[in-house]
Order: sequence, then structure tokens, then C-alpha cells
Amino acid sequence: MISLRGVRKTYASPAGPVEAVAGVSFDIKEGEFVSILGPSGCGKSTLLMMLAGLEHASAGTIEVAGEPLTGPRRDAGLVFQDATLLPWLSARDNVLFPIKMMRLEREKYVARAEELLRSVGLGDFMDKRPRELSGGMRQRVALCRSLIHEPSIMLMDEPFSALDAITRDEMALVLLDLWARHRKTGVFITHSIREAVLLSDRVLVMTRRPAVVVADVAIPFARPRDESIQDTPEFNAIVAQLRGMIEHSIKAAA
Ligand SMILES: Nc1ncnc2c1ncn2[C@@H]1O[C@H](COP(=O)(O)OP(=O)(O)OP(=O)(O)O)[C@@H](O)[C@H]1O
Repeated sequence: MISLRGVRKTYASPAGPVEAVAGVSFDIKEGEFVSILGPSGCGKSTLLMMLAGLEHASAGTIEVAGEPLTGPRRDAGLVFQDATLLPWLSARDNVLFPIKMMRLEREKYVARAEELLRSVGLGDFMDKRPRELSGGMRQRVALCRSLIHEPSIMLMDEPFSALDAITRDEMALVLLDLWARHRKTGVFITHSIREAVLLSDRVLVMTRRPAVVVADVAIPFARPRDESIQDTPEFNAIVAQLRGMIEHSIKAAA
């Protein structure tokens, strides 16, 4: 579904070129959920922006569904760290906002918006404005908004990192459930190793900037999964293995 070959990104800056991503290659199969872990500032967001078609690669190729990526794609749903909801719209209308932007027929999507909101526990909050919702609720709305137009890919850049620890754990379970229902191809950027292991089929580990992928770890737990897998020795062994890889990649680059 997604294929990267030798993808590089160099930004121009007043202090000279900044090489953010230095030759990344990997494939993601249809329906696979892949997390990307790496040290802060290593180029993860840059990689996601390139996958979204919002940044051009300086070199290399990105293909989505067999076609070279040349710009933003309609069949991708995006979720960022901030929910970025429009304050004057209700939760329902925020979810429906991409439909308006794409000039699709609103009435065809209202039932889907409401079903999505119910599925993340916001059935009683559809008419609320963002200021009447908690941070976790706002991010639930953002998840629903990313799915409203039935995209085949979900691209998520640290969607839970602005939330408190308890809400964050809750949101990982909301996403696990949402993903089980909709089975999109998912790319998830996170700093949380546990979150990555809980949610993913594979975890890619990146080095410090300029980033390359140093490890590609399969997560063997069967689906559907629930939170109880986090208490198993197997889960904790993978978390420890990934933590070791990240520490090693930071030291190696230092
Ligand atoms: N538009 C830009 N112009 C110049 N440099 C940039 C630009 N965007 C990002 N960078 C630089 O590229 C590098 C990678 O940034 P990026 O945001 O992709 O990292 P990240 O891994 O997502 O970071 P974090 O985990 O802290 O969110 C950083 O050194 C950053 O300063």
C-alpha cells in the first residue's frame, strides 16, 4: 500500500541545509498498522508529512497504492498532536468538515459521523462545541474526522502526546477499537514504546537526525487485542527490546 525507496529530505535554513531524513526505505501492506519510534527531532514528522503528500521528498520515491505520490491524497486521513477543531462548530460538524472541504454531499455522511462519534463514546456530545469537550474528547473527534471520508490510510503524528497519562492510555484503547472496526492502513508516530507495541503490527525504529530506519520489529500478538496484553511477559520483553534499540541508536549517533 505504501512503498518508500531511498527517501531523503533536506530543509533549507538560514544556517545552511538541514538533513532531516537520510535515505529511508520500507513497505507497508494494506491493512497493516505500523508505528514509527525515534528520538525527538529525528525526522518522524517530516516523514509523515511526506507520506501525506504535504512535503516533497528531496530524493527517492514514495508510492501509495502503486502510484507515485505527487501531492496530498484524498484517501488519507490525518491526525495531529493538536485536535485542531474549529471552535464555532459542533463535534458533529467538525467531523463532517472534510466532507464540506471536498464538496461532497453532507447528508450522505451525517449518519456515518454520528456512528463514528458513538463508537468513540461521544454519542451524548455531538452537539457540543470544542470548548465544552475535554482534551481526550477533542482528540476523539479528530480521530472520527480523519475517518469520515472512508480513507484507506490513516496517518497519525503523536496524536496523544498532548494528553495526560491516564487519558492517553484510554485513547490508545479507543484507537485500538476504532482500528479493529475500520482496518485502515495505519502509520502512527509516537514517543511511547508501550503505545506502539499495543497498537502495531510492526514497529520501525529511527536513528537521530538525519534519520534512517535501524530496526523493523514485528509485533506478534493476535488481534483483536485488549489492554490485558500489556501485562504479559511477552509484551514487556518486546518493550524492553525496543527500548534497548532506541538507546543504542541514540548512543551510536552521539
Ligand atoms: N520546515 C522546516 N525547515 C527547516 N528545518 C526543519 C523544518 N521542519 C523540520 N525541520 C528540522 O528537521 C528535523 C526533523 O524534524 P521533525 O519535526 O521531522 O522531527 P520529529 O522526529 O518529528 O521530532 P519530535 O519527535 O520532536 O516531534 C529537526 O531538526 C527540525 O528542526
